Amino acid sequence: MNAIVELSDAHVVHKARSGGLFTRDRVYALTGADLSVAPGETVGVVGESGCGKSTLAKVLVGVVRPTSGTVSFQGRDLWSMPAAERRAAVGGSTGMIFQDPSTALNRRLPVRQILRDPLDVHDRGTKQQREDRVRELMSLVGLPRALADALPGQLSGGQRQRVAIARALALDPGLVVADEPTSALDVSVRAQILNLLLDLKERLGLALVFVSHDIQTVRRMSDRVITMYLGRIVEESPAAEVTERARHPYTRALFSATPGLLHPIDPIPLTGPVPSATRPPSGCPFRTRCWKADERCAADMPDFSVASSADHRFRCHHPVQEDESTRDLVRQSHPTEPS
Ligand SMILES: Nc1ncnc2c1ncn2[C@@H]1O[C@H](COP(=O)(O)OP(=O)(O)OP(=O)(O)O)[C@@H](O)[C@H]1O
Repeated sequence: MNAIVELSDAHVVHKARSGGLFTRDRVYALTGADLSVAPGETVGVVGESGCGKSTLAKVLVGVVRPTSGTVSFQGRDLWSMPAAERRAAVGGSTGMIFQDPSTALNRRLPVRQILRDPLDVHDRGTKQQREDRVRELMSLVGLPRALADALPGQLSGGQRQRVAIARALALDPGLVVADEPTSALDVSVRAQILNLLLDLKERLGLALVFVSHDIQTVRRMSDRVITMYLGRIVEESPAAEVTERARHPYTRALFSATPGLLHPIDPIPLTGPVPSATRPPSGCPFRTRCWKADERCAADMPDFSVASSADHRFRCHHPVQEDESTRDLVRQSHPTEPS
């Protein structure tokens, strides 16, 4: 099936800042990302803070232009389109939901206008059709009509995130990218927002890219899980395989700490700090924290290898074996002291 969006060797390099001023350093926010999102699938993105999840999300929806590499929308190179065409392509195919709806919504506009804005900007339908669409969007996300004239400040956090979701859906996109959509919300409403996203995905046949620190939720919601480490995609796995059959040591370590495992185990420790994105280690960026690393890992970054299922790939010189349990890995990574 044709991908909605496809990244090929996408890199994002920022100028580093210190005390508000640019320095000579560069931040390698995204390095060599290849990723394709098919209609209707849910792709979860996990990794520690600063590993490039938001950057990947913004590149996918055309908010950040990659420093090099390509972003293709339905087979067409996004950044070689004329600006107006690019805006139309992005607006018509993708929607983005950000972490904090309080800052993502214009505080001075009522809900009705926030939802009309994308329709106005993209000149969709007649005035009446736009009004109908606003009503339809509100009902789609479970917002009572009485809130149409409310300002964001008069809504609860959950209602604001519903407005943000409705706005992302306004132009009927095939892909919605949600970057930590529940982390700014009270725990009590998180599940409602996640269920709403899943429900909309089913009803509208959306593809969903879901970025979260909450790896257990990512695993539950996704068809496929992408693991990122220091700007790189290091593994792409079917969600069903990610907890016990991930092949990259980093993915296994991340998921070993997941609460709610069927057979809880001691987590595989991730010792030491994440290296700086301005000076990533040579070779495999995870090697400085990996219990399996050797000289080869310092010398070069391996290409992707394919696991036993073709939709599972990983980049590692010393992958976890298919028959190795997470419990075995916990033993390897906590060598017992001789008594
Ligand atoms: N505009 C920018 N200028 C300079 N550096 C940036 C910029 N945007 C992101 N970065 C840096 O790029 C790296 C990746 O950032 P990104 O926000 O994509 O990570 P993340 O995994 O989403 O982090 P978090 O989980 O904390 O949101 C980080 O080192 C971050 O500091």
